[in-house]
Amino acid sequence: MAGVAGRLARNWCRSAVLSPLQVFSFPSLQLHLSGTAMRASQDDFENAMNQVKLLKKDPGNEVKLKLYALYKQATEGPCNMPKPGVFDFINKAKWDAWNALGSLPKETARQNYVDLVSSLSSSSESSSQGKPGADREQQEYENLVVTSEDGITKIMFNRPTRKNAISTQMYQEIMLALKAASKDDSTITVVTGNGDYYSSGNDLANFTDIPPGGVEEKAKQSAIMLRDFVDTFIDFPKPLIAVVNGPAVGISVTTLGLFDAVYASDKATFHTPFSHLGLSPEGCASYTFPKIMGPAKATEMLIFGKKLTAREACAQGLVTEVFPDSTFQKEVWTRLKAYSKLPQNSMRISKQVIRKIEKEKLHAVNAEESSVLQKRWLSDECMNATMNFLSKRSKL
Ligand SMILES: CCCCC/C=C/C(=O)SCCNC(=O)CCNC(=O)[C@H](O)C(C)(C)COP(=O)(O)OP(=O)(O)OC[C@H]1O[C@@H](n2cnc3c(N)ncnc32)[C@H](O)[C@@H]1OP(=O)(O)O
Repeated sequence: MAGVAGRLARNWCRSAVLSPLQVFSFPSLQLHLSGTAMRASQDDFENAMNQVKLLKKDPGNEVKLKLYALYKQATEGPCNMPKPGVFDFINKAKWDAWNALGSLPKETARQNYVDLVSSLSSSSESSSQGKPGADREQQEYENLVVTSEDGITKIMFNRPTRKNAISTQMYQEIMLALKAASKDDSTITVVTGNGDYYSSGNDLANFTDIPPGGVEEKAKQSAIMLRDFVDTFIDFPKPLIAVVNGPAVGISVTTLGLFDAVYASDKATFHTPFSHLGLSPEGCASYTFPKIMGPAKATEMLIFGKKLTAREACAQGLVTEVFPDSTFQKEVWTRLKAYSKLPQNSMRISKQVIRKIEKEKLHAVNAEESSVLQKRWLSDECMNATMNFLSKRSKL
């Protein structure tokens, strides 16, 4: 039945314009019940048909079949259609459901239909308010897995075979996911990586996709995207926590200065090889890193490209706490679940108070860094470094 149910769902939804819920709309079928005694029941029935279209949650194929059968029974009476062939799975499933109602009176079928829709509407309402503890996967992304559970929205980079390098599309998806998380009912938001890397930073292949306006236009578009991307972190209103599961490179390191807490596995490293790539700092690191670790340590990272271990990054204040990799996930998530139960408004307001005075400065730094990078991307130093990586002549 599972196979038939799957095909049934696909078949009913295949006509692209129909969402799984719209399969219940039967606009072409009119009711021909008459007489004042039946009036109220007919109204209820019509209301129920409209309600079905508004259900927020797909009720599943079994319920869809039941609704179909009750609808047919209520409008046409007992099933008198010839039985479909054994390989006509979908129509046979529908026929079986209708036929199983036998000689159920039309009025009873109508009432049962109304009752069933009413029970679906109330359960759909309560589930849309979010079941505590339920892991609800949200909007589909190509390069992210976003879930909400226990008051925590988790945004996970999901390009493990590219070490979670951030492609142009992925920048857009991260911005969308953060904007959605800023408005959802979770109390905290977590960013992490799937696989052995947190992220290897900007996908160096981004620079090979040159628009008709040429490399200058590409640099301009990239600077706009970078600025928007970093602004999204600066403006994020709730506690934002990085769970750094492995090495982090480039922009995935610099943006950590805009998070409210950074938990790292002892396998994580922190590397900003901007000079090696002919680049300059972004993600507001030119401002946040000297503030966090002092100008001399920031210089070692941002200008000389010194790679820090997780413990070094913790000693310098970039990382909040380091955990052994073997217990990292368990320990961090236990702690985050406890934090997520703290009063939501209080946490938001505290973040606002802590960050407010810096916001304007951070936006100005972001604008400046993006504009400097726009020129750097056009430099020979940067173009050569990128080409060397892409032609496999260099690695960090
Ligand atoms: C538009 C806004 C821009 C904002 C400015 C941002 C700046 C930055 O983020 S600068 C930092 C850029 N990142 C890098 O320079 C890292 C480049 N990658 C590497 O050096 C290495 O891949 C590594 C050290 C991260 C990992 O080395 P290894 O463990 O040996 O793994 P592989 O090199 O075999 O990686 C597997 C696969 O993934 C590809 N890949 C990894 N990182 C990137 C990347 N950042 N960009 C593009 N591609 C990446 C790598 O090439 C491998 O591909 P295949 O050889 O095709 O399997």
